[in-house]
Amino acid sequence: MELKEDTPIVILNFKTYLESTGERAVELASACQKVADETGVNIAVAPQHMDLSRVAGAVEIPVMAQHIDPIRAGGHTGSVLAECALEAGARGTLINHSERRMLLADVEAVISRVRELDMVSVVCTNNVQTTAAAAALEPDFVAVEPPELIGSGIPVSKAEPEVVTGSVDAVKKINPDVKVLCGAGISTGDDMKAARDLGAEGVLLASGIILADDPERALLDLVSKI
Ligand SMILES: O=C(CO)COP(=O)(O)O
Repeated sequence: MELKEDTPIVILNFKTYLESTGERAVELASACQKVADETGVNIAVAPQHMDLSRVAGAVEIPVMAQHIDPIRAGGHTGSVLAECALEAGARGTLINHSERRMLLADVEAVISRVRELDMVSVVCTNNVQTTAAAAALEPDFVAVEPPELIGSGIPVSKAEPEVVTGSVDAVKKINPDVKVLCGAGISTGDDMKAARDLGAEGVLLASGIILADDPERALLDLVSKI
């Protein structure tokens, strides 16, 4: 996944909102492309599996899967195979999102699988302890998101800054090559700036942009103070 060095990272998780489904997923991804082109900020999008190839065909910015299963090719009906996600245009994947929790062994297996395919791994965690555990598995990114703040509009960077700073410190001690993102309730430029000031390299977010009256304007505001 091509990301500009020393440049903040925004990953927009489309989740399963109607506002980010089907053709609206393509429109939203195109708006993200426009903001990335105008500002130079690294913006990646994570559409639903069924929308992944149509989104990847419409934009240049990195497209990620929301989940990949710990499997190899074969008889795994209904599962998501890493090779399929790659061929659909995914350059990475979220792993262990709080809305798609996994066993630790499966998290490790998916990190290995996507690394084999030169795809980027973003392991989602819920606190400092799980962030430390995830860092030991050597993903490319960890994204710490306290579940109680997800979808709340109350930004983690203001409501629980110690979760962000504690995660940054823990990862630095365990594996400084792992980059730290934070998420949950993030929606404004102040939230993003606060996250960066706490040591995060960027943010993982959803509703603050997807459910905004004008998602493109909301995204421009999000990156306006970095
Ligand atoms: O779960 C999240 C991103 O993956 C955070 O969701 P919100 O931005 O809606 O709080």
